[in-house]
Amino acid sequence: MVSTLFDPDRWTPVREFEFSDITYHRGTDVGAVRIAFDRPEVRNAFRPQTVDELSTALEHAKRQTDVGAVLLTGNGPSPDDGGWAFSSGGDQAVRSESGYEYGADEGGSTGRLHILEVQRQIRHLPKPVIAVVPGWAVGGGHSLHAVCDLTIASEEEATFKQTDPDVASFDGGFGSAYLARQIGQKRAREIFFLGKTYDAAEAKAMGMVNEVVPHEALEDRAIEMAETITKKSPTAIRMLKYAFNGVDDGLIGQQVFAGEATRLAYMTDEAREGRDAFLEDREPEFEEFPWHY
Ligand SMILES: CC(C)(COP(=O)(O)OP(=O)(O)OC[C@H]1O[C@@H](n2cnc3c(N)ncnc32)[C@H](O)[C@@H]1OP(=O)(O)O)[C@@H](O)C(=O)NCCC(=O)NCCSC(=O)CCC(=O)c1ccccc1C(=O)O
Repeated sequence: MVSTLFDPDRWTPVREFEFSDITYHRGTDVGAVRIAFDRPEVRNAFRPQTVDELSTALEHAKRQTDVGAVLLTGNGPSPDDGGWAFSSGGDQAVRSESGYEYGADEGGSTGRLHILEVQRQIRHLPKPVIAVVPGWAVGGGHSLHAVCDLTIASEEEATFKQTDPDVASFDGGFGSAYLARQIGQKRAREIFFLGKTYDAAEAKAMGMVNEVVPHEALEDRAIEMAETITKKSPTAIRMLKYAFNGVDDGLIGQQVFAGEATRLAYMTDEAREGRDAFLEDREPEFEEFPWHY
C-alpha cells in the first residue's frame, strides 16, 4: 500500500526509476503526477537520497509535455504510531557539520543542503506544483509547502510549524522571506521566532493554505485541482506562474519569463524569416512585419 489516502485506480507507477525514499506516479486519467515522500516512520524527513530522488522525479515531470500539474505529498500513516506528515524537513539523524550526509556506500564525501536546489526546481517548474499536506509540515517541510504554488491541507491532521531555529537551521530564502510575502511580515516572523503550531484552518486564515479538506477527501480534491489546471491553456498557466514569480525573483525571474517569451516569438513567421535568412546567407526581410503597438 502506498498510502491510505492514495487511490490506486487514479495513478500508475512511473517505472523508469527505482526509488526508495519517494513514490512517483502518473495520473491514469489526469495529466498530473504525484510525488510523495515515503518515509512515514520519520514523519517523511528527507535525507540526501530523498532529495536526489525528489529532484529526479521533478526533472522527469518537467519534461512530460502532457503533464500540467504536480502533486507533492507525503505517504502515511506511520506504521509505528499512525502519525501523518507532509515532511518534517531535514533528517537530523544524518546531519553533520557540513550538511546532511549520504550513507557510507553512496554519494559524495561532503554534507549536502540541496533541498534548496529542489526548492528552485519547484519555483522554476513550468507547471503548478500543489503541496498536498496530510499531516506535519515542519522545518524544511514547511519551507517546501511555502515554495509550492498552491497548498491544500487535511482538516484533521495537517499541522504547520517552523522548528528551524530550534535545531540551529535557517531557511533565509523561500521558507522565510517569500513566506512573508504570502502572509505578511509579522506572521512570518511569529512562525519562525515563536515556533507555534497551526492547524489547517489557522494556516488558511493566515494566507498560506488555499483549501482545507476533510482528511479522507484530501487526494481526491488534489486531483480535482489538477484536473481544473490541466484543462486550461498550458502557455497561459506557464507564463502566469513565471509572472507571479518575476516580481520577487529579480534578474533570474526576468530571464525565466523572457526565455518563455522568446519561445513564443520563435513560433512567429517573423522569427522564421530571421532564421531562414541566416541559413540562406541573405539579408532578412522584416518589412512585412508590423511594429505592433
Ligand atoms: C515533526 C514533529 C513535530 C512530529 O512530532 P510527533 O508527532 O510527536 O512525532 P515524533 O515522535 O517526534 O517523531 C516520530 C519519529 O520521527 C522522527 N523524526 C521526526 N522528524 C524527524 C527529522 N526531521 N529528522 C529525523 N527524524 C525525525 C522522530 O525522531 C521519531 O522517531 P522515533 O525513532 O520513533 O523516536 C517532530 O518529530 C519534530 O519536531 N521533528 C523535527 C523537526 C525538525 O526540526 N526538522 C528539521 C528542521 S531544519 C531543516 O529541515 C533543514 C533542511 C532544510 O530544508 C534547509 C537546508 C538548508 C538551509 C535551510 C533549510 C531549511 O530549514 O529549510
